[in-house]
Amino acid sequence: MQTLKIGARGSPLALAQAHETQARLMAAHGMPAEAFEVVVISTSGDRIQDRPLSEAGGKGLFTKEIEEALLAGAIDIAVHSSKDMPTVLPDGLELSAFLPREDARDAFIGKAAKRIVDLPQGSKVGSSSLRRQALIRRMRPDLDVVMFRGNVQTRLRKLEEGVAEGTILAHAGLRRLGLGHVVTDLMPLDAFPPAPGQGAIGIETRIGDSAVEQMLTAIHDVPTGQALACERAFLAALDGSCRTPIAGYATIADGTLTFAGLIISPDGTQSHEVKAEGPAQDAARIGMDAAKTVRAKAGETFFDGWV
Ligand SMILES: NCc1[nH]cc(CCC(=O)O)c1CC(=O)O
Repeated sequence: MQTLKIGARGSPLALAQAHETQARLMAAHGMPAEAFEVVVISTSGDRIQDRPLSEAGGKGLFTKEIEEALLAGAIDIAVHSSKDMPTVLPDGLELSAFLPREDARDAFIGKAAKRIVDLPQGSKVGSSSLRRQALIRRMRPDLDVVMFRGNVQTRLRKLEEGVAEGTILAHAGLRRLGLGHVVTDLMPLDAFPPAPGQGAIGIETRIGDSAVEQMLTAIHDVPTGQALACERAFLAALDGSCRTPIAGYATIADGTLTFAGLIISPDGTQSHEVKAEGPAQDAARIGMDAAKTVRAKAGETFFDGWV
């Protein structure tokens, strides 16, 4: 039998996600480790370290080279952090499975205090995510938000070096790296809503590759897929670019989907929230409607103002 080639970036988090996917496929199908090969693909997002990704070209930077490998047949599936996936995929590709979601919350790692609310006036907090920067400013306008780029380990090292008094990272990523113990506080979902897709591993495939699709059915998590359909529809309808901070989080219980979305100005002074609920099968429609609602609340000038 030919090996199934699993493509992923080379960062420790991307590799952990590729290996989690491999382990789930092995367990679901009783296959040996040798039936898989993890293929590491370097992306422009990994190479650009000197400027914010929003300036360098945004989300697609972490996916372009991997998608090219998938289309060329060099890999059979691509494992991604759903949060990093653009809402529009290249022709011929689709996100066909999602693994059970990790904790979607952001985590605070504090040096001067365990909680962001207890940091001394004017403390430096490192983040390069526009959403996190805006939410930090909304919560604590006095704090000095400083750029923090690089992978999770690099950011933690910067914290140790004293570049900032605290930073915010996805709890999911830290847990998948076995670094859950560095977290000093978890950010509440209402005051600090996560990015659409945060905490969910998404698997991209070639449309019509039925053998691969069939294999993935066994590891696909239906509620995570529904939550992601809603969050990604919300993001897509708002033209979610890196320049307009957007948060959105859906949960499923007993077939009912509950969604909360937020758009916020980069300086954190203006934000608009939306809450929605409905049958989980209507996930994408709920997300799209929520986007219309929040767009109407904010007014079109809100979107023009910050770009
Ligand atoms: N943009 C980097 C990125 N993409 C996904 C995650 C975390 C894992 C996840 O959300 O699934 C991270 C790091 C972070 O935000 O702390």
